[in-house]
Amino acid sequence: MDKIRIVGGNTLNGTIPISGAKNATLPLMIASLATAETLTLHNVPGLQDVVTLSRILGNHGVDYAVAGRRSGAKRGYGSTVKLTAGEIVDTTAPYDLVRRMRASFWVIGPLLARMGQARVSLPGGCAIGTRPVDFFLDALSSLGADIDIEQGYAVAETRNGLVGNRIAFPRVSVGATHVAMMAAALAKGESVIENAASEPEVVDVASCLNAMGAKIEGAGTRTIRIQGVDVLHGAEHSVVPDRIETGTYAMAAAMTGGNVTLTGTRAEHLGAALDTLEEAGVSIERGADSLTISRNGNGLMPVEVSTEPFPGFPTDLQAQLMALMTMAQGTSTIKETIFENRFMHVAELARLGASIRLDGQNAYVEGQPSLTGAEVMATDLRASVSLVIAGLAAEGETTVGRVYHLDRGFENLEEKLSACGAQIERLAA
Ligand SMILES: CC(=O)N[C@H]1[C@@H](OP(=O)(O)OP(=O)(O)OC[C@H]2O[C@@H](n3ccc(=O)[nH]c3=O)[C@H](O)[C@@H]2O)O[C@H](CO)[C@@H](O)[C@@H]1O
Ligand SMILES: C=C(OP(=O)(O)O)C(=O)O
Repeated sequence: MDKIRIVGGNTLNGTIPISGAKNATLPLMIASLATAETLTLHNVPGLQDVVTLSRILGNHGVDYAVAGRRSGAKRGYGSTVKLTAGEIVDTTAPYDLVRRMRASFWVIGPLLARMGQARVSLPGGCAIGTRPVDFFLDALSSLGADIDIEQGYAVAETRNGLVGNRIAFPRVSVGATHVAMMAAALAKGESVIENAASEPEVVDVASCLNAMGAKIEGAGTRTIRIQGVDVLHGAEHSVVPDRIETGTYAMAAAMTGGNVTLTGTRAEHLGAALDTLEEAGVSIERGADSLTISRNGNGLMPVEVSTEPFPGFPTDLQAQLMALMTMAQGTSTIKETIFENRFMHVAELARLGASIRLDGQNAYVEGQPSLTGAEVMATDLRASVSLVIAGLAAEGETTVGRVYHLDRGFENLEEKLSACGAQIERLAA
């Protein structure tokens, strides 16, 4: 298994181009199942999750073509993909494919809406929490689907198509909002989604569905109204920039000092994350489509943060913030409210010398003047990158194992960081 080797201590200086958002790309690719015509997506990131999903969609009959050349790409993916689900050949998403990536469960929405049936393996839990799918199933039932759980599969059917209805989520769920939007877009009549997720990725998917002929209003607020249409058609859409990648590199720059400009991104999508960095003493210059991060030799101040749905502080940046706060001048409190088990990075950060105490949903991070390199590994994507951030500032050498987690969600991580002066390389197994 590959590892990432970092020799810490260099400040980061330079420019990092931000890729398209993983968490928008995945539901956008899934939306291709809702039409027989071609959906063309631009600014698609070169990520393992994209490859995995292309295989899952291929199993349903989606023709997946990659066009264009990604600048500086080593791995040969183009950043434009064309997905054509001319004919759905299989409405089953089998366990062996779904278990590789949770978001693949979301195919249940467009498959059911277009084909009147879907049989999708339950995704099961994962390292960060149990992550049930009850909201998805309740939402599809509200739209008139019959749903059974049979031998680990959610089996959904409609005899006469889906019918619009009110869907009120008990708590905000990004995935359930995507699925409800896709299903309601092809239901008869009006649907209203209450307590909807307002994440920028939801807005991006709604705008793509609208370009495909859907009638969706209110995406980006807690109430989304959808007038169902009979069919959706092809469209061309550019994926929104990755706000989590942006926040991650902002924290890496803040951790090491120096001055880094993140290009092709949108400050307004960072929500509370930028406010938190400013509270910590980090300078942020907001450009039209860029952000410049610097610390000007200042020390890092401790912060008190709770993860929340957008526009609150994102859970997907919690591990990275924790890495940053390990070197703050005081004790930070970081509360994780979205997932019940998203603290696996704590024990690994401790291997680098961090002092963190856990108490239920709270982590108390006592800042240290320095960290020391060590061999570490993590069990999920954002936890892994938090170790990279810590390793960039730690004295000496850090190796991060299980690089496949990073490859799920960070395009050209080593290249982007080394272009700014980091000493980081991939060691092939
Ligand atoms: C591919 C993708 O976009 N993944 C993101 C998405 O995950 P995902 O969409 O899976 O996360 P959700 O927003 O659904 O999860 C929020 C909370 O709701 C709970 N829940 C969700 C559905 C359900 O049926 N029942 C239920 O109880 C979850 O267990 C969790 O505690 O949003 C998360 C929260 O911003 C991010 O961390 C993930 O990076
Ligand atoms: C948790 C994440 O992804 P997923 O929902 O695919 O597990 C993530 O992107 O941080």
